[in-house]
Amino acid sequence: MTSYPLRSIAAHEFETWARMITTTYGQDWRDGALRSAQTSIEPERTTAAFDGEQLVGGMSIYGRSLTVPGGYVPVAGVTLVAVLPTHRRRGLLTAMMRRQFTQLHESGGEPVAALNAAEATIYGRFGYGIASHLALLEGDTRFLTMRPDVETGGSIRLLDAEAARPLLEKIYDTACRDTAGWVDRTDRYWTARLYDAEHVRDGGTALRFAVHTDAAGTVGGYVFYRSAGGTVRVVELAATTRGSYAALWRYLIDLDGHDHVSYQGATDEVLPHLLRDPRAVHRTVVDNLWVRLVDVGRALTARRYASPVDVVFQVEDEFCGWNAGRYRLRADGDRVDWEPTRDRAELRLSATELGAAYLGGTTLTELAAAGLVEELRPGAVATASRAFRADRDPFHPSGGAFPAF
Ligand SMILES: CC(=O)SCCNC(=O)CCNC(=O)[C@H](O)C(C)(C)COP(=O)(O)OP(=O)(O)OC[C@H]1O[C@@H](n2cnc3c(N)ncnc32)[C@H](O)[C@@H]1OP(=O)(O)O
Repeated sequence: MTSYPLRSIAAHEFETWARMITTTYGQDWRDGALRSAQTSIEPERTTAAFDGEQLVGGMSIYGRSLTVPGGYVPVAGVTLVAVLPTHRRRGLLTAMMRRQFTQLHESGGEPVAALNAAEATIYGRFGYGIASHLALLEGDTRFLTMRPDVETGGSIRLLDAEAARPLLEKIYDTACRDTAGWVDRTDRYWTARLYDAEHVRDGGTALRFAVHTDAAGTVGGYVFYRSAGGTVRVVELAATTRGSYAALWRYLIDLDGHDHVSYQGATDEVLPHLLRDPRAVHRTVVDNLWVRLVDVGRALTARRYASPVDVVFQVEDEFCGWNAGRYRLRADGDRVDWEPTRDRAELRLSATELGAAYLGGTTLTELAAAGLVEELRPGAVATASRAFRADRDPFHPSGGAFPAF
């Protein structure tokens, strides 16, 4: 226990709270960005730590809906985690985490929490596992030639932000339904996502918005990007049809005056398959969404499984003790049960591994190979791992923009 009282902030404390965060992040949070964040933060969903009158630590939640294999789950998107450098390593983050999880659990709030981690060493101890990865794609556009049979018909329009936004929102909402790791977006989130003051451009131009319409008149995809010294920096690309995806990439590759393109996409991004030389796209893979199953049972029954499964799990959870115990996961089609059992355990793991496997990207097989999942019945890892897997790799488009959630 820390001796620093914790509570949520009141709306009038926002600026003090925001200045504490930017001081901690080593940033100069100018007034424009501060205002942009203010529209999206929900004060009652913050946790702040105080040393006397001084606000010394904080974190916040955005309530969203997360796409998971076969459905959606309410997710607490955790962001803006900070403890002032004068108060670090005194257990403040640990205490804030504990309060956040306990409140979610006791109030019947979101069963899943997720975040983008500033460092990969912080969140594992709190039961967060790496549930998706991001591929940093980069290529010299002179070598990114599309296969001759790739169809890229239709037309592309350049729009300003205001005209583009309703189209972006519509396409995003459709694309979001199909991709595990995507979250629904509120009006306020879009405002923050498209915030484009000069100091957030990192040496690039203002955002450009391109929208694709196919021959039948259907708007099927968008990209927004910046130009920076001959590189097209794609901030976000979403498409609901194969044709729109390919047409937008052809547009980006062919942009005059540019010789490089960069993009943060999925680890199974389709682009390399469209090229004559798939090796022309260089990929660096980094961790993306960290997932914490706050209420394991509610979380696991919110998704669907790729194959029938009937396995007894011995779950350990030091940080959220209510999840610990022996449970049988039985799933077949739309029927999913997670029930306590006295039967012999077949797999032993912690909630961290269940969080990592939750979106169907990280496999239980790879976690078992790393010694993080213990097989107590031969074949149990393979059965459970197959069932947890998703068709496509999960991925969360955050593009480094503020806020990530
Ligand atoms: C989702 C996001 O917002 S990501 C952004 C995270 N924020 C930042 O990186 C901003 C700069 N850093 C900070 O604000 C703080 O150092 C925090 C929030 C990362 C950690 O806060 P603290 O109050 O110092 O953490 P706390 O004292 O509870 O530490 C708990 C444990 O985590 C460890 N830990 C904390 N931060 C780190 C880190 N960056 N790297 C490695 N270990 C860490 C501590 O050593 C401690 O370990 P122990 O229990 O074995 O002693």
